[in-house]
Amino acid sequence: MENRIATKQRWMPFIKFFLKNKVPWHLYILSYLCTIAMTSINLKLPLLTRDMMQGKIFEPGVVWGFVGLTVAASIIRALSTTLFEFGDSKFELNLKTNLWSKLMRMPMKYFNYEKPSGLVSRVTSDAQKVPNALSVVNSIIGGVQGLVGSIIIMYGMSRSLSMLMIPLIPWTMFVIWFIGRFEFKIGGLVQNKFSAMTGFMAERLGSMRLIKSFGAEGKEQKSGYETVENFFKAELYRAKIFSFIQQPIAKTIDIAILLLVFVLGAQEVGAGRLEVADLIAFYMYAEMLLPSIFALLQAYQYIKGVQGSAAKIGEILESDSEVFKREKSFSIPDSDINFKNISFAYTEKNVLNDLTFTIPKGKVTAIVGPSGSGKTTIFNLLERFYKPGNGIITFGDIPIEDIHLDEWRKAIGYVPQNSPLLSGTIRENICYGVGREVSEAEIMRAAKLANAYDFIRELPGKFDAEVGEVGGKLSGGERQRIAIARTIIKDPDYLLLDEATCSLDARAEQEVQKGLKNLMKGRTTIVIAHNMRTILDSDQIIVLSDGAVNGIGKHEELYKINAIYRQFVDLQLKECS
Ligand SMILES: Nc1ncnc2c1ncn2[C@@H]1O[C@H](COP(=O)(O)OP(=O)(O)OP(=O)(O)O)[C@@H](O)[C@H]1O
Repeated sequence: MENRIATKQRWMPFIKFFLKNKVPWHLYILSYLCTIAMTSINLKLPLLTRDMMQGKIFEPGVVWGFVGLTVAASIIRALSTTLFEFGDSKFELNLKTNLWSKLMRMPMKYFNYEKPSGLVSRVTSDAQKVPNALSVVNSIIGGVQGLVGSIIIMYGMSRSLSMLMIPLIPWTMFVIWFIGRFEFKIGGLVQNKFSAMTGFMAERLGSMRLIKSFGAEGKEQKSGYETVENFFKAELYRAKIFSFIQQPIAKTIDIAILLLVFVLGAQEVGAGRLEVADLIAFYMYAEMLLPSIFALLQAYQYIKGVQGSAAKIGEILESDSEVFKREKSFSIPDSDINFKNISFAYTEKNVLNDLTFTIPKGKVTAIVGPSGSGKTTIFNLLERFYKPGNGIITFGDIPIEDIHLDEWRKAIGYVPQNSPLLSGTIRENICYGVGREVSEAEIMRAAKLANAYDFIRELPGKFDAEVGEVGGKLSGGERQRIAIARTIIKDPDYLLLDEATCSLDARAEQEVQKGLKNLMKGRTTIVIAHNMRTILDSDQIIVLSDGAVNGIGKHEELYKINAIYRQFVDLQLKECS
């Protein structure tokens, strides 16, 4: 998808991008006005120089005019820079906050195909580059005004000399177009290599445990070198193109101007059609042409370079967010949740096939089945991360799609098996997402019920101890108990539990189980069960196989009649005994 956008050069969407977003136009427009004033002054200075050379150097109007305009140009330049830098920062701030809000509201499926490193690059690097395109408009305004102004004045000074410069116009246009095209392609290539490098590094640095436990440091070191080298090669390629193709071609314009002015200008002076002072002023204007052309060229290159960034940001800002507001409020009494003929596919192949079952209110429903049978997918549908392809999930008689999404998710607590935490303190993690003041007593109570209080008390800093990135300073069992405490504070009516497998040691599992038991009291619970105690204590067991319901019932009857269930239980008893 990135490549598709990066190889297209589209002007209309690019312009619309700025019209749709909140741009601090007043700051940019003021800076453009400053640029116009500054360029007007710069166009006046060669004429004053000519006057001085013609002997008017002691005329106060000329001298003071020259000094005054030079000082004014410097002040206006400083003012213009301040204005557009302020504008860039404000626009960048708007873009970054809009992008972040949008990303927080994107549906779950969006994150299946977008890499976090790519999204980070949109918020950081792309959102920084795009506003600069508006300050670069200063160069376009100054460039065009300088170019047109110089040509008019030059024409007034020497029509014949100016006419000789006309053939340079198509050549200049060609150079601008040619370099712009190159820059767009090379800019895209460098950007892709840069994203590949940062994406690779971010992923590997987040998987150091895996890398070290497989002794793969050497292999990753080599792969890392490759990504850095690929980026370096792309940069080198850009530098070569700039030095050996872009600059020499652009330099031809400079050389042509010099030749025309001095060779042909000398003839004009010799023939008495031009004064030396005029020729010098003419040369000063001719010398202004090149910076103006280069300013235009660089502005064009820059803008071409950021078109891809704007398209990528625009795609995020314009894609559909999750729909939160629905008419039906969730402030209705607890009900059963019904799956009616639910089928679902993440991509093409169905992962769930025609599921029909009821999750009775106030009861515990265990879901068991082989790995990949679709247990977590049922949770994903219940949390409304995805919509079913076919069938309907209802809360009582109401389709869950009709219930306000925020309220629905607030009514559901999810404790995953590998509960990730966010960097911060234990207290911050326990209170995460509650959205109200939580008293110290409440936190303490939740920690105790989650069976987490004893280990928290032992930590230096206790509730203020830092958990590390994704909770890496705590054990799996400890993380899960913090997640349980967090869910106790959330106090949801419905619980989704992904029970730990027997990978936790017996003591840790026992501690987690105690916490879970307290959490489940009085709540409708759906548990992906691994622990035999949980399975035996549940009110109904749903056996899943290949995304279909293979059996529903209680342990005794299922064990007798359901082969998949029997196999699952036997294996569970053998592995975890
Ligand atoms: N985000 C996803 N995109 C594409 N396919 C997915 C995605 N998540 C899961 N799947 C596929 O859907 C199928 C069911 O996955 P699911 O996680 O629901 O199984 P599970 O029963 O919970 O497995 P486990 O017990 O191993 O956690 C699997 O074949 C899996 O590869």
